Amino acid sequence: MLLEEIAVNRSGRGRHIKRVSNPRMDYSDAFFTIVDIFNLYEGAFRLLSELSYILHIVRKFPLDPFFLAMSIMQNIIQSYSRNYFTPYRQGYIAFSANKAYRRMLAFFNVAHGENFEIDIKSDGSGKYILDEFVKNREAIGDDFTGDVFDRQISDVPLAILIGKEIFSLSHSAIERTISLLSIRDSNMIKCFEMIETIYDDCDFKRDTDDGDIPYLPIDDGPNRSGMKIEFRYPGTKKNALSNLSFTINPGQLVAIVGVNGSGKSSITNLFNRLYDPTEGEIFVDDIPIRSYKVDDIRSSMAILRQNHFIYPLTLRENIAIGMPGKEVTEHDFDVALEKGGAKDFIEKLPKKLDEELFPVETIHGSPTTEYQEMKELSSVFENEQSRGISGGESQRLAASRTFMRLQSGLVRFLAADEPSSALDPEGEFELFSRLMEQRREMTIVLVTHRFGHITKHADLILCMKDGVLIEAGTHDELLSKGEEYYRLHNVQAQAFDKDDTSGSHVDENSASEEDSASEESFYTPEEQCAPVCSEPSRVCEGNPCTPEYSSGLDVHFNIEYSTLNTGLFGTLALASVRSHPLPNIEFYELRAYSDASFGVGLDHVIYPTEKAGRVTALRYCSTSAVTPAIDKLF
Ligand SMILES: Nc1ncnc2c1ncn2[C@@H]1O[C@H](COP(=O)(O)OP(=O)(O)OP(=O)(O)O)[C@@H](O)[C@H]1O
Repeated sequence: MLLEEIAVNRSGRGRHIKRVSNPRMDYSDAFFTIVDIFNLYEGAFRLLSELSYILHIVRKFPLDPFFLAMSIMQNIIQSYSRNYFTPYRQGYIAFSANKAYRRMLAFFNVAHGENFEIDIKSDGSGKYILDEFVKNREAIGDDFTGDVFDRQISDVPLAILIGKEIFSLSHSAIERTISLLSIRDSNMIKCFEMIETIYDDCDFKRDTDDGDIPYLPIDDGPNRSGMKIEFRYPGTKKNALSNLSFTINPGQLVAIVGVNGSGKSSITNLFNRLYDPTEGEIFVDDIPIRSYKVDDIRSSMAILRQNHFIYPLTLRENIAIGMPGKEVTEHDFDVALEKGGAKDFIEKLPKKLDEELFPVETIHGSPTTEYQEMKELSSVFENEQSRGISGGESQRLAASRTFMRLQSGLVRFLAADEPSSALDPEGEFELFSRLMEQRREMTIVLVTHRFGHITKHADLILCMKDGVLIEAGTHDELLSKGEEYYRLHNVQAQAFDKDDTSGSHVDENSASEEDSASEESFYTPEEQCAPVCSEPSRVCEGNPCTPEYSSGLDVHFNIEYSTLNTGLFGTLALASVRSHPLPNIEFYELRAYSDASFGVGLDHVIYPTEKAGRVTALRYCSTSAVTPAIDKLF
């Protein structure tokens, strides 16, 4: 009779139902023996092929035997410490209270966060971010790494890398092969993705071709701009802007209007060379913009956008970064906060300007339930907790950063792309009034959906449709034409009018009268209150303020570890596939990245079952972990 039972397979890989006719004969044993033999052969085959590949590489590069030996030793130590070193074997929470480390991490995140790219380019804050990163890295003791491998890796990276590989192959090739198979679906894919990213970063080239004509002095007054261009976003087939031609005279106030997707923001993206036109030329003071030094051109402009992101720094620094690298006085802050409209809400925050809305998260840990009950951790959780602000407050913060920038004495051109979509009517009115006050000193371009206060005072209105400039002129001129601008204006006026008891159609001529009260009332209640999510990932989705402790170091570590070790084969393979010359810098980057994102620098470790402990784990984080990311932004 058949006996049915559930057994755990020998290698612990899972439960299997096995059917045996004789309890003494175990067919699953036979099956797993065959599997093991197969694995053995596969492991041996991998060992041979991988070894031959390594030897091939070794022959190509002269390797110092000392470093090779040291590399092998490091692997042995690493391998054993992983098994016996306490943090990897019990639940714990680790975090850093080290100011320099936290700032270093913040600037690392800023440099690598795609969200900040446009702001960094526009503000010209790349150098400041890099300098601050380096300063704080040095403050945590970068001058001595305490790790000969890190120290030498820039000189003989291949020795270390290949040493690691040789060791792991000779030490336990079959075991490694099996573990490789078991992580193939998850970690290996992540490893390759990370390696791709690293290579992409190493491949960086300056986004924008630089010119050689300086462009600085504000004494020359507001600038004259113009463009005669076609523009297509990279990787797209359709023109975002077609046959676009206009000139803005010095000191003019220009309003750009049009329906969604008509190309308004695309124009502002071209002004400071976030993109270059596909065809044609942009002129600044009658000289092609590409001839000027990019940094100078960007310094001479302030661009206030509808979407911006708050840096993981204090509010003080978030505003001061508008004038990067300059000494900022309390008076400068007062002016910026007052004009940007952020003063009142910042006053109400517990730490005022020293508040960090999105602090860097250094907390890592393995998922145990005990630590959740530990009182001493609550203040740590609280310190690293994000604090949301409203969309309107966020826009006020961005406006204050722009007004800080305007105090640099360099700005000759100001563009604002719907900077008030989340502001209340009063806030919007004040913001536009303050922006327009700058008119004497700089040329101003405002993108807006609102007809009235701005459009009526604009020297020039550009009305866009489907990427084409279909009308240009003043408010009165365009209304009297009775075409697209007239239509858009009327739609908005009617929306207001519907709520009016008269219910009558708005008279075009009366719309152009100096009746600011009715002009400023063109808001639906929804428009007045519509929040804007400036931090989609953190403010609007899910449970944004709860750091994900459960995705602790175990997972994190595995990925990083794999990148460094098992992933190195991927690196070599990828390198050969892509015909990379394998210069030192690439491997240097690999290690630097791993270190930087690994969370080294944690200076506290708390075990649920023991007292709070303190470890000194401040370690090396290479400058080049950030340099390529920043360089890409220039
Ligand atoms: N980064 C981008 N990559 C590719 N296409 C883009 C990109 N940004 C905008 N576009 C496309 O370019 C066109 C013009 O977009 P743009 O953002 O300039 O319009 P807009 O008038 O500012 O719209 P809105 O009023 O909604 O802000 C649209 O078709 C849009 O889909």
